[in-house]
Amino acid sequence: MKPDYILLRLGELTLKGRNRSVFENRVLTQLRDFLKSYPNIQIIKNYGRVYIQLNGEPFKDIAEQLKKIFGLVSFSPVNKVDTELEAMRKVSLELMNNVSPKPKTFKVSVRRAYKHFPHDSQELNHLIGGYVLHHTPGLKVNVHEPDVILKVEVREEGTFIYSEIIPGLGGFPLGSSGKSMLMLSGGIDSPVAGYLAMKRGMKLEAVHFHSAPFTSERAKQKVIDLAKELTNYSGKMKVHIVPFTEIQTKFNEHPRKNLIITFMRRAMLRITEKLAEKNGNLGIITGDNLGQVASQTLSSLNVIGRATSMPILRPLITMDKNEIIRIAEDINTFDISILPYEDCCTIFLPKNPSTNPNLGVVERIEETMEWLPQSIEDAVENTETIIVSKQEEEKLSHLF
Ligand SMILES: Nc1ncnc2c1ncn2[C@@H]1O[C@H](COP(=O)(O)OP(=O)(O)OP(=O)(O)O)[C@@H](O)[C@H]1O
Repeated sequence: MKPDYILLRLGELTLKGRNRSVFENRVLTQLRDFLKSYPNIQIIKNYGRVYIQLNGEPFKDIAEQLKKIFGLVSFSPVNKVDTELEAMRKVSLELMNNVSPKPKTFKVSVRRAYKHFPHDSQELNHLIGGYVLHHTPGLKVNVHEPDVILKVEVREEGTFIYSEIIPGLGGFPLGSSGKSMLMLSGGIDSPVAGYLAMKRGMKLEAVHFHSAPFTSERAKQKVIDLAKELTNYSGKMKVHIVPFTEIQTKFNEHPRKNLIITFMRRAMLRITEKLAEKNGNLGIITGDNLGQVASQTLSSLNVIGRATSMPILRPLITMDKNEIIRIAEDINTFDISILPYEDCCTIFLPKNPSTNPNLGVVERIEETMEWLPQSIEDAVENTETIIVSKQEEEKLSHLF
């Protein structure tokens, strides 16, 4: 049975007043952007509710798009019938017959906005419920915990009937929490960190450190592909590809091999901070997860984090690996992340990276690296910026 409308539930329970309308408008802007290839749809706000009128556009395809919009808690396909008892009964029965898996219990919940309709809500609950029961062997009414609630909204211009509730992503609409720079490696974690930050309303740009010829073009392409998957939720995204070979090679010459990862991560943060500031980003997001590897002990995170005064957000910091993998699978990044192309840090990984670096020692050694400030400037200057989206990919000048 083809629905005529989709009822949208926009959300965060805590929002009130003006905040709520700002929130709703942002979700609707995102919605219009995602659904622009369906020219016949109309978005309607009515009786405090938001509907998409489908006008013949395909429900299934549009539902797939709706599942990628942050701020949308759930939605329901809705059928509209004339405000007339027999029509309501017929469509109610048809909808109940289509519910899968077959429910054992149900209840009808009528809301009568059109007060001149000859039956009140209570009567209608019985008139419609009784009809459905009579024509559906085995089905029972349970008013307290039904398998399905059949909602009937009676209005003068037509009656809306629905039963299915499809979960959306929830969260905050994209852009409502500002913009941050996601440090995107080719691994499993950082795309998930980016997704979770987006879910909390953050717009993202991504930065990736690339060490050609030690790392291959395919490693770079892998990161671009990961960013493209994230654009399923965001539209276009800028990806900054930073040439990191020179800096890494010089760090690699240093005798304190166990501190190389610490030096590298601090240099990455300094470069990221500069790119973030240039592009109006207010924070840095990483896929760090406490205690997994040497650079992610609290002691390492402390020494590495001191390289920038910008807030570093680590959405995965306390999560279990299997939780992270589950999200990576849901957002389609897992299969890309496990492709075997080497990342720059893996290649330069020392045998015994320090798990407990000393900030004073690290800072003193960095001061002796006279080449470092200029190399950081050069890396920023030579960064290549591309805009990715699932559809298009344009090269931009490195001055972005
Ligand atoms: N080459 C890189 N380019 C950009 N960011 C990077 C790069 N390497 C590491 N990072 C950032 O540092 C974080 C920690 O990296 P690390 O390799 O220690 O951890 P990880 O658990 O393997 O993370 P991931 O799965 O994201 O690679 C990454 O999640 C990412 O945010």
